[in-house]
Amino acid sequence: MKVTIVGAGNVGATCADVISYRGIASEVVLLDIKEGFAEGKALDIMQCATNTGFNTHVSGVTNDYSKTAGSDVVVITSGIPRKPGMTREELIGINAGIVKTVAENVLKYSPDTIIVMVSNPMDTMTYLALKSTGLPKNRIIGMGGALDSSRFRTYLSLALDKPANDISAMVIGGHGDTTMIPLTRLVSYNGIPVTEFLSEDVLQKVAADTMVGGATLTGLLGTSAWYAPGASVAFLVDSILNDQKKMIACSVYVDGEYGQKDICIGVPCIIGKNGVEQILEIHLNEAEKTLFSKSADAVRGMNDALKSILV
Ligand SMILES: NC(=O)C1=CN([C@@H]2O[C@H](COP(=O)(O)OP(=O)(O)OC[C@H]3O[C@@H](n4cnc5c(N)ncnc54)[C@H](O)[C@@H]3O)[C@@H](O)[C@H]2O)C=CC1
Ligand SMILES: O=C([O-])CC(=O)C(=O)O
Repeated sequence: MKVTIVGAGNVGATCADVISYRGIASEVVLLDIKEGFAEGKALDIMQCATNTGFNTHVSGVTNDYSKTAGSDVVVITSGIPRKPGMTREELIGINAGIVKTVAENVLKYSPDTIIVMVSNPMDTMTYLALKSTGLPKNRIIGMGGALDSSRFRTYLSLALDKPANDISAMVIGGHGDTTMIPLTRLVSYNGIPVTEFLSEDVLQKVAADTMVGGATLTGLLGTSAWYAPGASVAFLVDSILNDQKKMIACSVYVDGEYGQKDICIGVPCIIGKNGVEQILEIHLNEAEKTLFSKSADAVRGMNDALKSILV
């Protein structure tokens, strides 16, 4: 199985690294516009093979899409990351043009591929790729919920002082500081409602920390995060390539689900070899429905901004 990652920067290279050492794909191609950059990252990752014991072939190319031909999955991480104090939404002006061109180039050589969108503002970039390429909606998946849910589980694990893997929790809605919705009502610790162990105040603090999880890291690092984002993309790619049919919150095109139409937004999905195989419509209470509808309005507002950017 072949995976191309466009953008060999922090997130792209980390994703290539995790895909390789976990043996998720047999071939990974990194592509970047910076001369020699992807080649260097690929060689560095390949030189881990004997010490970490993997056989994935990793190569790098400078803007040569012919080398990406026949990719089963293409991950798009090209574009600029935010700096401290910025929102993801502020990246739209530069990233929209990059993402549109990249998605079109990718499809020239891999017409049957599934695209995983990472570049921010991710929900809008997913929508843009869908509209500009005309790909069927099951083949464009925005990665955000896997990461946000992982952050949610990390903060829950710290509050509970229990392993994150024993905690089940999910974040839906937009992938933005104010648009994501950590579903505190549904959190469980090994099947036991977490309200048995945590007060509502603590749960609300965990939810608030989760929502600004990316901004917190950007403040600490000076640029946005990459280890958890790269691992989250690899987790999603694994479910596609190995047809795992995992339930993962992803930004996908909704056509009536959750009362919304014509946007890409985070909802629980079954992810397998066909990409988005099912959107699960879980019951939301009135408060959650209100939050989802506000989140959808904000995402729709960003999509509208594309019209003036891409004239
Ligand atoms: N959806 C999510 O959960 C997450 C999204 N992100 C987003 O992912 C993007 C990448 O972040 P980082 O890897 O940290 O940035 P980075 O700056 O380390 O890497 C971006 C790379 O894209 C390359 N690039 C720019 N234009 C290109 C083009 N036209 N073709 C090919 N390559 C091109 C750059 O040369 C650079 O190497 C940002 O937009 C960031 O906001 C980051 C983390 C999580
Ligand atoms: O925070 C950012 O800008 C990058 C991102 O989407 C994340 O780490 O969640």
